[in-house]
Amino acid sequence: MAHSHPVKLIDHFRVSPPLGSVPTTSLPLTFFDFPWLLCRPMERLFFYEFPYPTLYLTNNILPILKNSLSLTLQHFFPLASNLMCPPSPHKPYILFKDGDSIPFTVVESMLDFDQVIGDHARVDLRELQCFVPKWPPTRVTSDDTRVVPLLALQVAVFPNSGICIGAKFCHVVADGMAFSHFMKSWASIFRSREDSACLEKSIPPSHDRSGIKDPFELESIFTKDWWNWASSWDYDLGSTPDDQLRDKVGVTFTIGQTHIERLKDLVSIQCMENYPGQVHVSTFVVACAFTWVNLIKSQEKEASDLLDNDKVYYFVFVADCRHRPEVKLPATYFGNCLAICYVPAKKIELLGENGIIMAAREIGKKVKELESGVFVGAEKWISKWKEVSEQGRLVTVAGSPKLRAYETDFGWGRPKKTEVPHIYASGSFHLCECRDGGGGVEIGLALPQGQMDVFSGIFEQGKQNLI
Ligand SMILES: CC(C)(COP(=O)(O)OP(=O)(O)OC[C@H]1O[C@@H](n2cnc3c(N)ncnc32)[C@H](O)[C@@H]1OP(=O)(O)O)[C@@H](O)C(=O)NCCC(=O)NCCSC(=O)CC(=O)O
Repeated sequence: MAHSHPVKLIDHFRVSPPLGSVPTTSLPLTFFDFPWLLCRPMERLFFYEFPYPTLYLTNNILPILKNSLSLTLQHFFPLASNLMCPPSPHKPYILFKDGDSIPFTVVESMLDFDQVIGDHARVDLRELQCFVPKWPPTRVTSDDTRVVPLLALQVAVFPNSGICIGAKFCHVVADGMAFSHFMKSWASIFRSREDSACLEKSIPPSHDRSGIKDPFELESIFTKDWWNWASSWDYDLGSTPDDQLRDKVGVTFTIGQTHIERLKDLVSIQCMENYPGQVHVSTFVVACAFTWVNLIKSQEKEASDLLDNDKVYYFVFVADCRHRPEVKLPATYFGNCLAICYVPAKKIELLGENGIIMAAREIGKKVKELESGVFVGAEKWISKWKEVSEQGRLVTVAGSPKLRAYETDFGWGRPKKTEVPHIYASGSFHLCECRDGGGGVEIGLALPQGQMDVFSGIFEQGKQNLI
């Protein structure tokens, strides 16, 4: 539904940890953080049922949201910090100073809540952007240091129907696990006004970076990669460029548990018959293989494609390494702790009769390989990205069912919908657990209308063929 003024500004303020509660702290970036420096900010939206008028939000809810956020930021202070990027040869780092704060905006939405949270083809993706917080500009200090903010928040109320909590944050400060820990802690401190047990259940994050060992000198390799790229890096990360959203439609697809189990069976049986060795077959593996192959199939066939058939395409996913033996960080470690995994495959194989089986086997193989070392090939985490993203033959996945986005509960029940709008501007798709908690997954992605029609047809047909 198009609307000339989809949201109305109600309030805008800044929230900091309680003054004096966090000393000035400088956090060095680790080699796990470096690959994410160049990434545009992540965007996450959580929509909840909220059958109250706007005044109820501003008078009763907002003061508690603000207060609980301040208390949460005391523990998660890197989010209220800035990324400091001094000129070469100095390395970027994160700096918190007393009084540092994040921008918080409150708006009222004129749009229909049920329309906004629907899974259907969303024709105007720019509409979703009005629930994403505005990104503050980068400052430049007198010694030419770029000061980049790391988090912005926005609350949108749909009078008498819903509420949306929107977050935009830089990946360099937190990966999916860390950010999800922050959101759930905020939700739980917010809820503790009614139920003090919630506060006890929230576990503080760990900021100790001394446990991160760098036997392969990845920091020095990534620092060089960073300086190669930094000259062209746009410090003003700003909003998603409109032209990357125009003419695209966004849809949320689901693969229910029955289909997932069928896919797993198919992959396991075929692999057992044709390939020796143990194959890792999980929900993640089959959902990614199914989506990747259908995306490749939906791409327009042009004459040049025939030449393309032997070209290598990549599927890229990340793996949380906190629990891996050579890393061993607490599950509560706040920062980045991800291995970047590249899965190559020839287009002709992906388009073949057993394309999904082959894709699943290759993705599963990569997951399995992590058991024998997460740092194999790590020196290329950044340079390989540059290479394959320039070729444009890659599909990436954002999010993970393991983040349990639908368990972010502010006391209004499970979210009615979660969205990750930043992926709509890119070629990736988003993966999370199904809202109903039944073992299926939700897949969010955006494509040009023509390609979406083809993709949607293949995807649904592919599911039917499984039964
Ligand atoms: C590497 C992974 C993606 C692989 O996922 P998997 O689910 O396959 O992996 P897993 O090792 O946990 O395996 C559990 C699944 O494997 C199946 N399985 C099969 N064989 C097995 C075996 N021999 N031993 C144990 N499990 C086995 C299980 O039945 C289960 O399936 P089943 O699941 O079917 O029961 C994951 O381990 C991971 O790290 N996920 C987190 C990624 C992350 O943090 N992403 C966010 C990125 S940040 C980001 O993107 C930004 C943002 O979002 O904001």
